[in-house]
Amino acid sequence: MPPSAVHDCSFPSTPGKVKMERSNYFGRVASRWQSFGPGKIVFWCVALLALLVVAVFFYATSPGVHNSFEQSLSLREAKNDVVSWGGSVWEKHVRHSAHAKRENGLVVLVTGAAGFVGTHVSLALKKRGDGVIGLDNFNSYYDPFLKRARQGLLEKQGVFVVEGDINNIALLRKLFDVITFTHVMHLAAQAGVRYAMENPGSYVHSNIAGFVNLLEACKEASPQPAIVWASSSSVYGLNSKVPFSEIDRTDQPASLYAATKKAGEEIAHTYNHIYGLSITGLRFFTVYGPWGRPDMAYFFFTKAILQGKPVNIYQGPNQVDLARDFTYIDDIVKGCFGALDTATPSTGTGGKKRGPAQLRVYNLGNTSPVTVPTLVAILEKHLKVKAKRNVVRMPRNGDVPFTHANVTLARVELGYNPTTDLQTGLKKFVKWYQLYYGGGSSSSSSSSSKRRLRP
Ligand SMILES: O=C(O)[C@H]1O[C@H](OP(=O)(O)OP(=O)(O)OC[C@H]2O[C@@H](n3ccc(=O)[nH]c3=O)[C@H](O)[C@@H]2O)[C@H](O)[C@@H](O)[C@H]1O
Repeated sequence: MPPSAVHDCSFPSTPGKVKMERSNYFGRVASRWQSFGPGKIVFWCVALLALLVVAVFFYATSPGVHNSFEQSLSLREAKNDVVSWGGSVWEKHVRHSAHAKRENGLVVLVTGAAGFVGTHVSLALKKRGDGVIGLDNFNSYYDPFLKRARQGLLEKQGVFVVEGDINNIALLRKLFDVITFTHVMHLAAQAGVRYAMENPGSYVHSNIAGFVNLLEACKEASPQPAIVWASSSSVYGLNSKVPFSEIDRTDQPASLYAATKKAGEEIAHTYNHIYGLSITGLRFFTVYGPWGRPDMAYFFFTKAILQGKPVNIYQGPNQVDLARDFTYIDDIVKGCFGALDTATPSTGTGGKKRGPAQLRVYNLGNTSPVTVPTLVAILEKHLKVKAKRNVVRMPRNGDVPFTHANVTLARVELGYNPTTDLQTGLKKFVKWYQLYYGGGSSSSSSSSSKRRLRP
């Protein structure tokens, strides 16, 4: 640095005082501060503070900056939920909905209540006189209008659906604080086998992190609730022994979805073992029916057939047709009731296990697999429209060639007895679909104005 740079802009000297040497920059800054009035000082303080707040926010919500993935999620969830829960009116709704009308009725928190299975289970519990509180994050994995319509149906029957995510521990604690739940029916999940290749993080978020968060809240509750939750037939993965029974191997998942459901079963073991939580996992086999999920084949095949568009029918190696043990929603609801009603209480208190607790897993299937071409043929018959078939080789997308449930265990221990075959079940689905979407060839656009709310 040239000497002039040090001396040029020093403060004007004060006679009799030692002259301070300053750099150009500091000199300029200091002289400006001297010329500032108090208003400007306040302005710059506020601006600095705002900058600091913005910096802290970006730091806290950026998973790349630090390893607290959960922290960033809970911040996001808290932001989403902050306006939708809490307060005395909200608590009143919660208490009212959770009130059991029959003697010794259950008091159940149903997660994923605005989902397909969640809606049906919640309605059936309410109808029986049990207390029900729904919880749902209303995400946009598929048509949120359909979820809102299900919510409308639930609220008409007195089931209040809290809007929030199972990853939000503050919300869960609040719910457990306000209500003493006897059971949790955990149906919130990131569903869909093929979507796992597009958005793997969403499966980890809901099916693993969310499940752990929920179990943490259940473990802390006093008394702890018994938990019944949705596992999946997909855990059998590449298992080739048929029909699939609970003792068969489940260590070859074919999709990340399956892997997260299998992880859920292992996590359930841990919480049962350490904290005495009573936990029952139900392996659902391709559940279908009215108010179903638009991401499932039977649902979007219906839409395509009505619109005159081709349906892709996947075929396995050696031109073998794929097959699924399609299970009608009413049978699944009965299976859920069997599990809830036979669940014994959790044994822990204050987060500590006081004795061994129940840990169970059951298949809930139909026991009669049907091929995908037959599924299409049944839809054609009910819709009275010929499908345009496009037979393609099964992509490597996590699908398995077939599923087939052995339900002996559920039959014996839960009284489970599936009675609806695919013909009958799809007839009911098609009837609902045409009523809901209006039945025309332009039906089922995601924001269809033809949407109706009757079941
Ligand atoms: O039991 C489960 O645990 C899972 O069931 C369901 O998965 P799946 O059994 O795969 O149902 P679904 O997608 O309706 O495909 C049905 C058939 O159509 C075939 N399929 C699919 C799409 C297509 O374009 N063409 C086709 O042939 C396809 O190859 C398959 O053979 C749930 O979505 C899942 O969340 C989980 O709950």
